[in-house]
Order: sequence, then structure tokens, then C-alpha cells
Amino acid sequence: MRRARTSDVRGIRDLISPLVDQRILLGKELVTLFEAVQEFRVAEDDNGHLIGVGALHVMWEDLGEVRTLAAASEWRGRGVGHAILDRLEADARDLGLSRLFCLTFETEFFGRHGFADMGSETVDPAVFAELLRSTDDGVAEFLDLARVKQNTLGNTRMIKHL
Ligand SMILES: CC(=O)SCCNC(=O)CCNC(=O)[C@H](O)C(C)(C)COP(=O)(O)OP(=O)(O)OC[C@H]1O[C@@H](n2cnc3c(N)ncnc32)[C@H](O)[C@@H]1OP(=O)(O)O
Repeated sequence: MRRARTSDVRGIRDLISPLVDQRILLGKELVTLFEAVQEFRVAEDDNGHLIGVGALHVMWEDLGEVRTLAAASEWRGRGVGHAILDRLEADARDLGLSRLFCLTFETEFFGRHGFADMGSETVDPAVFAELLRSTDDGVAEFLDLARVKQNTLGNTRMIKHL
């Protein structure tokens, strides 16, 4: 497990692209992945092939989002996802975050990691107003804004208090 490098970005795109086609993950342009490379952790096998990815995006002083978490299909059920999520949580604590959001179909997997349906949990009105200034879709999903309803449909908005 290590931080991603720019040379990983095409591999990250290839690992997630079948999941994007299945509408499990949101599609990201290559330029967006390069811009976000510092957010990514990658897991690799003994030969240096990518077997899992995951990203942590900071949204506010205390609040972050787990994004684009995926294990290569032939590696699922072998602990890769849990290891990456543990690492992202440690990164979140190091950054001073105390709440982690995610939007997912994988409610059992995240539930076993201490995430729970966030229901109507939100932020105080002053912070809400500040977050509304963001153009980031993940922030809009956290706020449950109408403009991203097509992304949130069928997914569960989950949160973990660190
Ligand atoms: C915010 C978002 O990114 S949401 C999108 C989430 N990603 C997706 O839906 C993409 C498609 N799915 C995936 O890529 C994967 O299924 C993930 C990322 C959800 C899970 O990754 P995996 O590597 O398969 O999970 P992992 O193997 O760690 O855990 C699954 C089960 O495998 C079992 N397992 C087998 N070996 C091990 C091991 N060595 N260590 C831990 N768990 C293990 C456990 O029983 C675990 O069950 P648990 O969740 O009850 O603990």
C-alpha cells in the first residue's frame, strides 16, 4: 500500500472503468484523476500491478469523503478493500478530520467498517452555506442537492465518526 504516483493514473482509470460502465462508480476524466492524484492510495501485488485503489477528499475542517474505492475483481474478498479503507481512515485522522462520508451501494462492507446511514445528519447552517459554494459533486451529494440526484439514486449516504 502506498500513495499514488502520476504513473498510476492510467492504471487507476483502467481498474475503475468497468465499475463506471456498471454505474457503480462515477466516471472521472483522466485530467480529474491527475488533479486528484495526491488523494489516492493504491495497493499493488508482488509484481507491482495495481490491485486496489481508494481516495480521500477533504470537504471541510472536520469532514472528508471516501471516494473511488475499488479492488480489482480477481482480488475481491481477500482483504484489499478493508486495508485501503483502514489506510484512508488513518490519513483522515492525520489530517484532523473527525467525520468521513461516503456514497455507496456497498452498505454492508462500509457498515462493517463503522459507517452508518447518515439519515438527516448534516452540518450547521453556516457551514452548509459555505459548502454550497463548492462546485464539487461529492460535496453536493453530501448536501443531498437536487442537481446530483442522478448520482445518489439507489445509493446510501453513509457517515463514520472517527
Ligand atoms: C465510496 C465508494 O467508493 S463506494 C464504491 C465502493 N466500491 C465498489 O462498489 C466497487 C466494486 N467493489 C469492490 O471493488 C469491492 O467489493 C470493495 C471495495 C467494495 C470491497 O473490497 P474487497 O477487497 O472485496 O473487500 P475485503 O476483501 O477487504 O472485504 C470483504 C470480505 O472479504 C473477507 N476477507 C477475506 N480475506 C480477508 C482478509 N485477509 N482481510 C480482511 N477481510 C478478508 C472478509 O470476510 C470481508 O468481509 P467483511 O466485510 O465482513 O469484513
